[in-house]
Amino acid sequence: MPRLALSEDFVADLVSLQRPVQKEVSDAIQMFRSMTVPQLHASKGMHLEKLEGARDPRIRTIRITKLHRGVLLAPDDGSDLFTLLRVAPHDDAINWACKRAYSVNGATAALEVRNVEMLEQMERHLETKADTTPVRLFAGHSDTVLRDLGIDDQVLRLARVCVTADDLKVMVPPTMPADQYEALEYLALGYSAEEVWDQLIAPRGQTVRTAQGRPEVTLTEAILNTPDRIVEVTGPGELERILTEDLARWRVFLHPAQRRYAYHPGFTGPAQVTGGPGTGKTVVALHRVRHLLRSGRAGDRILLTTFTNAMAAALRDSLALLLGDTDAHLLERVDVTTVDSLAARVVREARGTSPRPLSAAAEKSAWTRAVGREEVPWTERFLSQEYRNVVLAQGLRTPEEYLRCARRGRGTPVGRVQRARLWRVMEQFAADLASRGSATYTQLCDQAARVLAGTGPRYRHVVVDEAQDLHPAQWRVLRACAAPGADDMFLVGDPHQRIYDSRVSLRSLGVDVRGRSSVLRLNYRSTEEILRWSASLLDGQPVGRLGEDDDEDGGGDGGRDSLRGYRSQLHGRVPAARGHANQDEELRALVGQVRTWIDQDGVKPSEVAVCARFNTLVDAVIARLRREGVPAVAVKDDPGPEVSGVRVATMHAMKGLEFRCVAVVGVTSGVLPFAPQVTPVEVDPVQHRSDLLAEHCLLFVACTRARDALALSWSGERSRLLDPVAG
Ligand SMILES: Nc1ncnc2c1ncn2[C@@H]1O[C@H](COP(=O)(O)OP(=O)(O)OP(=O)(O)O)[C@@H](O)[C@H]1O
Repeated sequence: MPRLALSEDFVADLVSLQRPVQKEVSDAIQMFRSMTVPQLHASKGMHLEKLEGARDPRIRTIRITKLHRGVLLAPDDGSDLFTLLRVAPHDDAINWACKRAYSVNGATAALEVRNVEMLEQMERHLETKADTTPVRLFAGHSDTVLRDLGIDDQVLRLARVCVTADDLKVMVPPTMPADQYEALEYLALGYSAEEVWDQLIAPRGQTVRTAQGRPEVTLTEAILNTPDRIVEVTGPGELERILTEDLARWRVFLHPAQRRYAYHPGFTGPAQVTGGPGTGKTVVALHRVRHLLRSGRAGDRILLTTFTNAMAAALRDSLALLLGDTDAHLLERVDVTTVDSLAARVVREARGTSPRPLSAAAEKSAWTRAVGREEVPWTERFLSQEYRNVVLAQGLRTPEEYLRCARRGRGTPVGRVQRARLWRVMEQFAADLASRGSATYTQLCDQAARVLAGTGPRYRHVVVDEAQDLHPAQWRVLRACAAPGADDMFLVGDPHQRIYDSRVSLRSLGVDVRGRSSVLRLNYRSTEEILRWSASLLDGQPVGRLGEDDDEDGGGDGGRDSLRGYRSQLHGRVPAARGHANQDEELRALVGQVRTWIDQDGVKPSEVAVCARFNTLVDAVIARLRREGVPAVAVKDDPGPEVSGVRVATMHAMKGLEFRCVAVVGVTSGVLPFAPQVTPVEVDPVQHRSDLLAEHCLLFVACTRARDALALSWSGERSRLLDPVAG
């Protein structure tokens, strides 16, 4: 019987087909697998056909339905591993197949496809264009260097006539072979050949640095070397799973940069993956958990944490999906929860009871009570920040510790006398809460970290999603959960999405990822148009690196992170941003936009989201949509996937989610940035900067939830956060 592999394009085609057609594809595949190779070649039903004029002599088509053809790569070296490349209507399939050629990358030893015809046209076009200028994009790299990185003859000729990075961009895969394109893309971004080798090629298992002297790779080996784009169907169950469940491609096809960290055989200490929105960080965290479960010992427990309960529930579901039936039993070794819930559990277990967590409003009243007892010149907000960002952040226990401490991240100096007064007020605040049996979440974490320091670690591995928003007290809980050592902690996060106020130096908290950190740059979620537009909202903003806020080697303020190399291979419409005279008009336009997405573009209502800065506007949006006959539900009510209706949420609640279409409403001056949320510069300039940055990041988070379409609106005066994108 022939062996069968499916390419990523084939799977994408399949998922987009109607159910009955999918069933026919499934039947055709079963038939294919039930035959011997000679039977296959002879079968009239399959109609395995060589194509006249095909660029790759191994490409065949097979009949799948009356209308659909499968495109197949048939081995010509006597081996038996066939690869299904596409399934498409007859003419499209033939047209696609004739222009493609498959080859083995000299460096990664993986199978790559190219559009030969298009590349030939590009070569002629770029040659003519380059004639007029002596500048060449890759002039700094010799042919030998490029060949060592896997560049073959045709791609080398193209590379030599590229003048700008845009010349390269028009040949984005699948026009150009994927691994070769990526190597060139990195070089074009200014990475050295050495870095390309380290980041892209060595992790794929290549040990021979020069093109000469590398062993020949067979077609079957190349197919198996390409797990990021091709999956072998190993059993009937596997095929059924791919065909009957809506295959989520992230479960099967990881980018090499994702796979390298997710399936790393073993880090000697904490490891970290960062990257812009939609680069698949959560996907990496999930695969890492799978790897640790599969490779670990029976008793090893894993903690997988994220920021909100809703995200924890989604992570649990995704992990179950990834593990499938075969590994379902491993799930019992994983706790998926938020750090706050874990902290509450730790405290409850240690003391028999745990304090009631305090809402933001109740916390504010508690500060008002504390301030009321002693006449002090500070606002509730200042006190609450001082307590959270200095006392709880550093885990200070005594007035002496507070007197001595460096108040990192605070911009207003306070002398010894003032500190003594501040401590008294903060002590009163804590005592008041304790007497009422309540505590802030940060206090709870502080208490849990102390408990854990006494009881010892509970997990073998800790995997953290959304790491950018955790407070030092939460990090202390996590650090105490796993004993320092190999594979103890694995963090994923994006400092550009930091929307809560926490300054963190991970190194000082015992989480040192130096030498074990990696950046993802390919966005899988949004179109390039949405991504560019959203990224420019953060132009010039001082975004620090994850967990390096107070590290000395960045000039005392950590280093800067950047979205360098951040890109998408998807394309669509440029986001729309429109102003309206008042809220009523804005909501009317919103209803029109949502209707267009649903009625004209055929998007399911549950794939459309509307978000706003505050709940009042969220409620108004829901009421308006419903009044106009558009079903709408609040994300905070946690509607399951079976519930239809447009999702409406605050911007904060959009964290970690994604939708095909997103409307961001109320991007109005006075709302964004929201003045009460931003500490006045004269009160504390450092806090002012970080509060303001959080407002920019919040808008960025909201916009980057959109996959295909993004629309922003405001009523009255436009928010100045839109200045970088609005004309
Ligand atoms: N290798 C992959 N192949 C196909 N799709 C992928 C891959 N990796 C991630 N995705 C998809 O890209 C989208 C974003 O992935 P994910 O949520 O993991 O990104 P993220 O970096 O955690 O995003 P954010 O930081 O914005 O929350 C998801 O729809 C996911 O399924």
